[in-house]
Amino acid sequence: MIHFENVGLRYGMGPEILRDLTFDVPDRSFQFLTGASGAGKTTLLKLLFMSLRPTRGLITMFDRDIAMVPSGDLPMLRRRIGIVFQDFRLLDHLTTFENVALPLRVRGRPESSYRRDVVELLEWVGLGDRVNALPPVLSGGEKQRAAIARALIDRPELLLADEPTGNVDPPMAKRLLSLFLELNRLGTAVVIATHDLSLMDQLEARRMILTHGRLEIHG
Ligand SMILES: Nc1ncnc2c1ncn2[C@@H]1O[C@H](COP(=O)(O)OP(=O)(O)OP(=O)(O)O)[C@@H](O)[C@H]1O
Repeated sequence: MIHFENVGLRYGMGPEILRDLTFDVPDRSFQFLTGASGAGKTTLLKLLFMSLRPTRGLITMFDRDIAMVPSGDLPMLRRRIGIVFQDFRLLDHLTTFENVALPLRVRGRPESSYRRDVVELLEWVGLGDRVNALPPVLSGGEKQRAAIARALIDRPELLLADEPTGNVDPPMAKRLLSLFLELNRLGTAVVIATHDLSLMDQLEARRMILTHGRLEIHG
């Protein structure tokens, strides 16, 4: 599904943040992406979301060499990806329900066809009573769960999540992890960036470890 070959990334004239990254993210796989703060996890997720271009190397996403993809085609490819940003990126003028339903609305689906699914997912992530709230009145943990629900609702082929349990307590983190696993069981490849060891210790999954810009893979 995804292939990186000798990929390097630097911001402007700065040092190379990621170096010689060669790896695959297979279809339907589940992996954690970890490494110290500043190691480059978010940067790697941005490469995977095609919001950054590598400074060298080859990236293939969904069988397309992304260097050859015109920028006008990127939104269409990105629709195959669900992403949870570290800063959530909810739209403040839309309710929690409307934020989560957005990927479905963009596809032109009528609300009657997804209303129940959205409400059920919101209930599952503990936001059953926040359906009509606007993001500015949500807590950090509530925003995070809304962002997760939005990333999952359309059952993407690939899910990218940046510290998705950073703002919730351990029981909720466990619940969210089980949600990611369920999505994976249904066929989504999942990449979770985290430095939460207790989260990673909850299951035997592939670990992609970034150290000084280089990647090591275990499992
Ligand atoms: N837009 C940018 N311009 C210049 N340097 C950047 C930019 N974004 C990130 N960096 C630098 O790239 C390095 C990797 O940052 P990145 O955010 O990818 O790390 P991270 O592993 O996600 O960190 P954290 O766990 O703290 O979120 C850091 O040294 C950071 O300062």
